Amino acid sequence: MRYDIVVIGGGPGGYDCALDLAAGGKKVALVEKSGLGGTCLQRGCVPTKTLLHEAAKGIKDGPALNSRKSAVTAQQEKGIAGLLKRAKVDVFEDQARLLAGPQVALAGGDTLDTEKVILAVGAKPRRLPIPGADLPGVVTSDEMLVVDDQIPARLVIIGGGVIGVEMAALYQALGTDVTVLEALPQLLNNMDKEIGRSLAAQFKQMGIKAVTGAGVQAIEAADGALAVTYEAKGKSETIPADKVLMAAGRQPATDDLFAEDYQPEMNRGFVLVDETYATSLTNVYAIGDVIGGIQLAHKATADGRALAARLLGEDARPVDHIPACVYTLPEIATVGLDEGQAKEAGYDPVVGKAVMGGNAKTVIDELPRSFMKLVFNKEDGILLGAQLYCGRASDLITACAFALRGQLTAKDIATTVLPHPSYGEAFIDAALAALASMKGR
Ligand SMILES: Cc1cc2nc3c(=O)[nH]c(=O)nc-3n(C[C@H](O)[C@H](O)[C@H](O)COP(=O)(O)OP(=O)(O)OC[C@H]3O[C@@H](n4cnc5c(N)ncnc54)[C@H](O)[C@@H]3O)c2cc1C
Ligand SMILES: NC(=O)c1ccc[n+]([C@@H]2O[C@H](COP(=O)([O-])OP(=O)(O)OC[C@H]3O[C@@H](n4cnc5c(N)ncnc54)[C@H](O)[C@@H]3O)[C@@H](O)[C@H]2O)c1
Repeated sequence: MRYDIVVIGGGPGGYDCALDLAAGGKKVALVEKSGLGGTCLQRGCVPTKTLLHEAAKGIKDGPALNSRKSAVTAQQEKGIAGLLKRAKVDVFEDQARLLAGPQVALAGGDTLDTEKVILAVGAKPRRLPIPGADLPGVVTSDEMLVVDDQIPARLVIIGGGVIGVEMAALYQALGTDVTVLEALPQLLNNMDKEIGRSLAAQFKQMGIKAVTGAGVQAIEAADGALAVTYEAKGKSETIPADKVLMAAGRQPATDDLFAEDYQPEMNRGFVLVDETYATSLTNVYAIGDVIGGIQLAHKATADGRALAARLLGEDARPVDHIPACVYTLPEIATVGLDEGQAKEAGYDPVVGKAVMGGNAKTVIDELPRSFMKLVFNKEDGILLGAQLYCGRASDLITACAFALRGQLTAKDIATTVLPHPSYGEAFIDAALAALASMKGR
């Protein structure tokens, strides 16, 4: 059998791309070595959010948590397998290697003959090269998403990025004493600074200790547990832990993927692509986490769909305005530019902020301090971005993504009728605040 296209990797990038290509009449094979749905479904988005949901209900029983998580994953995986089957995509549960041609060798022995190959192999946790990183009990998010029968009493998390803060929230809810050590000056350092500060204050109230500007020096085995030494503000501290979670970023999953004499150009293992997702190898493309940049499931999906459209000879929209969400309480969600980014991009930004202490839904739901910020371009009043720190932020950001795409202005948003009581009403307050400061200038 000769395929038009072989997709390596069955995560959100790979399977959505395969489905669109098959719907467009291509003969497609997909090779996946460890579970359809990829990191997102097996070891990422879905398990994390399932455990957060269960923990919020007060469930603290390891086996019960794991069993609910497995049930959700299995249900979703079955759905993906069904979609691929109906689309007549041939799925190989195997490890693939790219050979010159291109061709795709399976670890099981077969070689798939194909015209084009799409690399959608994703990323894997990065282990920091610090002394003690290999000790038992020093784990990554992969292991941390399997809740132990005996939930750890003390957890130290290295890295206060998205994985670090979601895991901190999860294990705090399970009753663990959590410390987050972040090297940079703020939690979620690449987001709007007020979000990081607000989350740190919220963590403090919840009893989660977050140390920023912390340089982790070593992990040692001590008294049947672990001890983590770090330096912050010129002082060295050592804290005990039953588990240490490395959450300091992810690296491309390209080990053993390429034949020695047939590799695309890469940067630190991330496969380099042009604006059409083409690699430096003829007829080899790459999408999703393995190409670096934003590592999110919906961005991988958007890459996959855009590439499929191009390969089918259709128009593909640029993949832009990518929302990012963090599932803490309250939730965090951003899309487009924040004030600093807008200035850097050459705009004259006006920020409309709504503090939601008076928002009825926020009060009814007993949520902690919440706010939303909308960033507009002063010249034409068009929305440039949104930063939400409030209830249901991960759903509300959808409205902002549409507004960005539709180039809505502050006036459009301020004069839209929105339901009461709802978190979304605060969009009107934020837009009115922006209009007032535009007039005041
Ligand atoms: C703990 C955690 C939580 C996350 N939460 C979110 C979230 O809430 N929202 C969000 O948008 N993103 C989240 N992410 C990120 C998200 O999971 C990734 O951005 C997304 O899965 C990337 O999709 P992908 O298709 O590029 O790669 P992946 O999903 O990583 O899929 C790649 C697949 O390729 C397979 N593969 C690799 N090499 C080979 C090979 N040689 N042969 C065969 N198969 C191979 C792998 O087994 C894997 O299944 C989270 C990640 C983690 C780790
Ligand atoms: N809700 C979501 O959408 C979600 C959830 C989890 C993961 N993800 C994705 O997974 C990817 C990986 O997540 P992540 O949190 O591992 O990466 P990240 O890049 O978001 O955060 C890693 C953090 O570790 C810190 N760090 C690095 N080295 C350190 C050191 N030596 N000591 C202390 N801190 C150190 C970094 O400064 C950074 O803040 C992210 O890009 C994210 O897009 C998304």
